[in-house]
Amino acid sequence: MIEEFNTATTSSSAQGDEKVSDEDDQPASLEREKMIEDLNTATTSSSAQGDEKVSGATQVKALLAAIDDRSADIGSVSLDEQMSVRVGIIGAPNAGKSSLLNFLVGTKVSAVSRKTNTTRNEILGVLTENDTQVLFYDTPGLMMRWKGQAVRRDVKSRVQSAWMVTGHCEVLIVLVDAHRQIERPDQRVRKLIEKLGEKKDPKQKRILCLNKVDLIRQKRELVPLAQEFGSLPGYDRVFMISGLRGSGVRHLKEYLLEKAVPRPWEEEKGVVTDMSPIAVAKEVVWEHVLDNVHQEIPYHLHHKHVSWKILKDRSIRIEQQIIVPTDSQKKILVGKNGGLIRKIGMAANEELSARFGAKVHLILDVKIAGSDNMYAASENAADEMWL
Ligand SMILES: Nc1nc2c(ncn2[C@@H]2O[C@H](COP(=O)(O)OP(=O)(O)OP(=O)(O)O)[C@@H](O)[C@H]2O)c(=O)[nH]1
Repeated sequence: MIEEFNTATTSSSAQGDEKVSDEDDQPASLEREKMIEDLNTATTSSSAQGDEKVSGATQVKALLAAIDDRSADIGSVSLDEQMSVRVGIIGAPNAGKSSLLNFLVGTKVSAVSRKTNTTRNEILGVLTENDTQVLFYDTPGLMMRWKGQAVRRDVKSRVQSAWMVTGHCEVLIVLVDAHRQIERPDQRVRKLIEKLGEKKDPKQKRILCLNKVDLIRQKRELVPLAQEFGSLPGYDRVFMISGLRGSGVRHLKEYLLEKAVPRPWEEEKGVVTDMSPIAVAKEVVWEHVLDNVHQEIPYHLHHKHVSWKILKDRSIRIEQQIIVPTDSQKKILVGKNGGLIRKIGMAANEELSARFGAKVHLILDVKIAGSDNMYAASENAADEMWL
């Protein structure tokens, strides 16, 4: 039924403040040492600048391959044959935006969790197929606000920046958790969909994706929702998909590829994100924190990159800090005998090693906010992003 609908519709090792590391430097030739030194400088500086694009895990693999003198075969398409399309993914918190992005790109780029507001900034995921490159921008969750509701300045600026990114896209995917909307219809979500259908740029296509259809047992339950949302003005197409399991995504992908225009690619073939390796490392750790720390606590944490270094044996030493406002929150995060933070660190370490294709020494340092560590606790606040 989904198939028919989609084709038919045309419209670490940290223990509190103690740091533990198992670095294992090995002797290396002077030339090799110099190369590693250069790579560390390049990695750190390009990530810090932000305007110079690096490509996270792919970048690290390329750097490590360079040390070993292995070159990656990335193939090429001549400039005048290259096509591309920019696609924004937008919707309410927990609609499944990051899961869809990861499925489309074919690898995990954006953090996914059951908690709302997992995505804190726009994240680029790149899919390159034959001569076409699709640039997907995952955005933080949006929600309509009640009349007269005040919006904090940091939330406002994140919403503005999400709008700015999606404003440059040829296609905007508006994602709805269809399962939730059937179980517990939320007028604010409907209003959000209406609002997002209002086009500012007539050239931009907006499409509606009813997501999480795998959770709906009786597929006919989808029909009223598809009719209700499908009749909203502003949308070029409606798709029914499961961004997590992939059903219906093939048709969505075909639609997106058709929208590509002749334009040189923005990323090399093989690159899946412009996130720096440092940002990837933060994203991975943050996801494991969200998976393991419950209730409101994650929203009061401040998560900081401290250092990054490729060692002589090609392993990577990554140090991050998690700053908590109170001693009791620190106790929860660290867990009994450091058990919880160790569990988070080990899971994140394993994932980072797999993604970077290298041994990783992750050091997570948990600190209580002091005068030298003052931060806005609101940075990761649980508030939704209000339109
Ligand atoms: N069953 C099912 N679950 C899904 C699907 N897509 C996402 N999820 C789950 O929904 C939850 C939220 O998914 P995310 O991809 O993090 O959602 P998001 O919209 O990026 O969330 P925010 O960053 O909070 O805005 C996770 O537990 C996912 O596993 C889907 O198609 N089917």
